[in-house]
Parts: sequence; C-alpha cells; structure tokens
Amino acid sequence: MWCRRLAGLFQVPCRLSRSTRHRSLWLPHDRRTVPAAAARWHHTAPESLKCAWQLHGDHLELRYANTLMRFDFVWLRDHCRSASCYNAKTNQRSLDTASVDLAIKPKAVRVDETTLFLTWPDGHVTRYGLEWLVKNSYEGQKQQVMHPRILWNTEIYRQAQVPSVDCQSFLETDEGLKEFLQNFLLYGIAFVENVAPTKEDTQIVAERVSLIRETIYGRMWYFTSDFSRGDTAYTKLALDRHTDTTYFQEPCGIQVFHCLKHEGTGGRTLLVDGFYAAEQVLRQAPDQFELLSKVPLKHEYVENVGDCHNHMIGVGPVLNVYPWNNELYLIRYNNYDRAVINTVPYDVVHRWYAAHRTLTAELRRPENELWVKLKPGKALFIDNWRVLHGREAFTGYRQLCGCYLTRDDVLNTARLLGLQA
Ligand SMILES: C[N+](C)(C)CCCC[C@H](N)C(=O)O
Ligand SMILES: O=C(O)CCC(=O)C(=O)O
Ligand SMILES: [Fe+2]
Repeated sequence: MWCRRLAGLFQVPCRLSRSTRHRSLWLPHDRRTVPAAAARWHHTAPESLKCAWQLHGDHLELRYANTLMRFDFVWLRDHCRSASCYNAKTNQRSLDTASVDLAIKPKAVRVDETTLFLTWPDGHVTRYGLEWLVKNSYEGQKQQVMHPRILWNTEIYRQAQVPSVDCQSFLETDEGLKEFLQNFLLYGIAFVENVAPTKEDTQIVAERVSLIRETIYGRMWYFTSDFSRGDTAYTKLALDRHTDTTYFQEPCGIQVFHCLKHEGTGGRTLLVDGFYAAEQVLRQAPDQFELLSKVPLKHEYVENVGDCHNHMIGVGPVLNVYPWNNELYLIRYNNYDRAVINTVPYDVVHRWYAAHRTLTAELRRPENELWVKLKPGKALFIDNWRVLHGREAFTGYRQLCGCYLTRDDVLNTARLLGLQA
C-alpha cells in the first residue's frame, strides 16, 4: 500500500481523440428529448463531433470541446443553478443536498448546441451551459493547474529579471500591486523597494496585500540576536534552508522580512524554490516523491525561555499535493523543528529517510540557491508554502522586522485584481 504509485501521476489529461475505441458508439444526432433508459450516443447536430452524450445506469457521459466527462446524477441534481436551488445574488446553494434521493435519475435528457437540459422525476428542470460543465467537471479541472507557477533555480530566476516594485506605485496604484502579486504568485518571492525602514511602514506595506496573521511571535515582530525567544532565529548562527511554522496545523502562508539595520558582516538571506527541488525528485524518483507526499509526520515547537511558554505541534507530510491532479501546493521542510517520528513503521521510515535525502540533496544544490542581502528599504515577501529561506551567520547588530500573512487573504487580493490564484 505504502509504495503504490499515485494514481494518474503521469497520466496525460483525459482528452478524447478521434481515434478513440468508442468511436463506433457515437451515433447520429437525435434532437428529441430522450427517455432516461437510452444507453446510446446522441449528437447535437448531424456528424457533429463537438458534442455528444450517452446515458448510463448511474451517470451521464458527455463529450464536449474535446473533453469526455462523466457526471453522477446526484452531482447533476446538487449543482442545479435554478432560482429555487441556487441564489445567484449570494452565490450560495439553497438546495438541501440531503433531501436529494441518492438513487435519483433524470426522467428526460436533452442537449442543444449550448445547453444540457435534465428533467427530474418530480418535474424540476435543471439546465447547464456546456461551457460551464467543461470548466466545472472533474475531467475539466484535471487538465488545469490551480496555481500557475514558474519553478526556478538561480539561473532561471536571474534570467527572468523579475522587477521589484516601487513602494509608492505598490501602495498607490492597482497596477503596481497587481504586478507585484503576479510576480509573487509566479515565483513565490517578491520585493518592494524604497520602504521607509520602520516597523510601522513595513506594516502598511504588508496590509496592502493581506491581513496580518498573529502568532505566538506577535503581529508585527522585530527580532535580533538577543535570544529573547527559545529559537535559533534569535541568534547570530547560520540557519539552513527551511520553511517556518511547520509546527502549525496550517503553516503560515507568507512571511514578510524587512531588514531595518545591520552593522556587521555576513547575514545574507538564502532562498530556494522548494517546488523546483520537489519536481526534480518527481522526475528522478517518483516513488520517493509519493512517499514524501503520503507519510505524515510531526513538527514541534517547545519553548520555555523567560515568560514564553509554548508547545505547538503540526502534523502533515513534507509534500502536500491536491489529490485530483497531483499538483504540489505546500512543502513543510524544517529539519530543526521536525519532531520525533512516531507515526511511521520502521521499514517505511527507512525509505522515507532515503526520500528525504534525495529532496535535501536537490534543495542543497548550489545552482538552486539564491542569495540576497536584505537592506533597509527592501521588503521581501516569501511564499512560505513553497520557497525555503535561510541565512548566513553574521556579526554585529542586525535587526529584522516583519510578519506573517494569512494566505487566503493574499489570494483573495490577487483574485480581486483579476489574477488566477
Ligand atoms: C520569524 N520569527 C523570527 C518571528 C520567528 C522565527 C520562527 C523560527 C522557527 N524555528 C520556525 O521556523 O518556525
Ligand atoms: O534572520 C534571518 O534572516 C531569518 C531567520 C529566520 O529564518 C526566521 O526568522 O524565520
Ligand atoms: Fe525562518
């Protein structure tokens, strides 16, 4: 069980070609409403290959825009967009799904050039635009990614010459904010330049994008190497690449850093695209990728320093993928904060260590590392679900401020500006 390939990991999108072996089943067009018992192909126009459908005992099969879709009858009843089933003002379902007979079947089905019509046993009629069905069907979704991204190594990122946005245009124009967010969504990092080097100004910049996520570290935090908290971040030591708050059930979505002061040497910031590294693992060793996406483990934060007493535990795999299309959406990688592994039997744990090693080797390739020196005025936003950060050891006084953002609200802002997020 543990080692089974992810179903459809390499599956090509479910598109129907003309040479499909079902071809002989595609029967000529029939415009009449057909009783639900009919199990043969119907076309919307003679010879039309654009749209055809067939009723089966427990589902409707529909071919449209080169996509073969299968719809469960309860699904078709549940998503009815008629005024009594769906409130178009609030975009909310009014239908009580629990009142739908699980054995429901349409009494009659008809398809014209644009629309599917279903008549239910109680006489209720449901209509679906064929375009809507392609967009909203499982098969349609499977062919799409949720989040378009450009995976990068040092070379790819440098070649792309992604511009930083100027603070004024970021704060005052929608175009500035949109350009910033587009880069952030594509690369998982983005910079704002010419921010006044104070905590208050950093907060204004952060709040332009999202709500601040308050955590055990506060809302807006300052930190320096004073060991005021029981964590290596509050020292001058180097920090290897990691994502933050892996010990939360939902790790923070975005991290904002703004270096307010550094009088000394070292202290450069390291950035690595975790999804680029994970993709290399998927190519080289799909079984290892799968293991990393299936084996749940704990990360933990235990703190007892001064007045700070905290014990946080987060559970989840290193790689988190959407089950319907295997798209990676979250990497939890922090070897400092990884807890005792007690959720995995011994033979699996050994294979997990091997998989973790493969991923670590990719994450540590020098050609995947982006080193930047954060300076006062330059605020950095990091997608903490994707891009790992670290830092070089340093000397002297160094002060960083920043905050975490709630991911939902960053994506909300992006969608309102018309971006796919
Ligand atoms: C950013 N700030 C200094 C507030 C907190 C640092 C948290 C460090 C912790 N080891 C983690 O990786 O989550
Ligand atoms: O000091 C730094 O540059 C980053 C430290 C760190 O990893 C963190 O605060 O999350
Ligand atoms: Fe960190």
